[in-house]
Amino acid sequence: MTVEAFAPAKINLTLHVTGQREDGYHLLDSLVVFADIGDRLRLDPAEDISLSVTGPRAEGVPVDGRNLVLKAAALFGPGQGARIRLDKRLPAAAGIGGGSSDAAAALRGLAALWGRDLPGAGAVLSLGADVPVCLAPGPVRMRGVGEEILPAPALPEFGILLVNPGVEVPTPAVFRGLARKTNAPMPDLPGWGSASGLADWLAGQRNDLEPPARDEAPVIGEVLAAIAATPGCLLARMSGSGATCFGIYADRAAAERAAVLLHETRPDWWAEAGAPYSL
Ligand SMILES: C[C@](O)(CO)[C@H](O)COP(=O)(O)OP(=O)(O)OC[C@H]1O[C@@H](n2ccc(N)nc2=O)[C@H](O)[C@@H]1O
Ligand SMILES: Nc1ncnc2c1ncn2[C@@H]1O[C@H](COP(=O)(O)OP(=O)(O)OP(=O)(O)O)[C@@H](O)[C@H]1O
Repeated sequence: MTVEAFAPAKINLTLHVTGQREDGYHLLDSLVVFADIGDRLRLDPAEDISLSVTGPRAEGVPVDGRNLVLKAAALFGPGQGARIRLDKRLPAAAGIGGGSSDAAAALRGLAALWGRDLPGAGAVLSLGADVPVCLAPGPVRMRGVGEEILPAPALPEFGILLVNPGVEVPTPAVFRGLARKTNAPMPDLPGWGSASGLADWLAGQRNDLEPPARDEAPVIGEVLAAIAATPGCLLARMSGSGATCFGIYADRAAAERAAVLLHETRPDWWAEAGAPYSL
């Protein structure tokens, strides 16, 4: 039996940093969605656990115990094996939770392959602050350090463009660069009737990590300007701790046209178009 698991890109449509815990982790208030752009895992029964990584973004991704997929497998304890193949399509250290989504997909896939329950919430969070939200991909409001997952209103249809300039931005450095750790949370989420209504509302919200990420990687400003200049772009923002930025469009077709344009003007950047994804 082969189990397949999709690891979609995580997008922080908003990311408000509202405080800092004593252990240094930051408190967040974030509207999170997922895109149907992502990595793919294939899991087959085997004696031992093994991992191979292929695909267009495989270069530089660790294949040893540092890989979050193997850390996820270790949470189930010894005794069962699996041959895991990861088709890596998302850029790493990019603010779209690539490794976290892989870890969550591995947890789902291995639980299905082995007929086991998922590990407990504390163990899942120990893999990374973004792993809990990636376990059940869909639109949610994420709070705490990432462990509090609250329902979000239904989203309208919209298209998403993801653009990464090829600069890895380490998350800890971006959090360290925050000028203020305590900022206002999001207001109550209103519900949105259209893509432009959603984009207008998002325009009044923030990604508090954008200024320190731009200090680390000034090219983020260029990425945002390039996305905003594409026809039909309703909003351009950065996701997570960067450097990936996203554009919101009325539908997938408009996002795809923008991706074609960016491939022409910035062939050195990674640009993919898609639409919201829910498991
Ligand atoms: C910025 C986000 O992408 C927003 O979704 C996530 O909070 C980051 O999640 P992640 O990459 O899974 O984060 P982790 O691997 O747990 O932590 C990496 C580092 O980011 C910082 N970190 C992360 C999450 C958080 N709520 N506060 C933090 O201060 C810490 O310095 C930590 O050492
Ligand atoms: N499966 C994986 N895919 C990509 N990177 C991985 C993986 N497992 C471990 N890593 C390591 O994790 C680092 C961070 O990559 P990842 O894509 O998870 O982070 P991120 O973009 O910081 O995510 P976030 O959106 O949570 O901030 C990489 O530099 C890489 O060395």
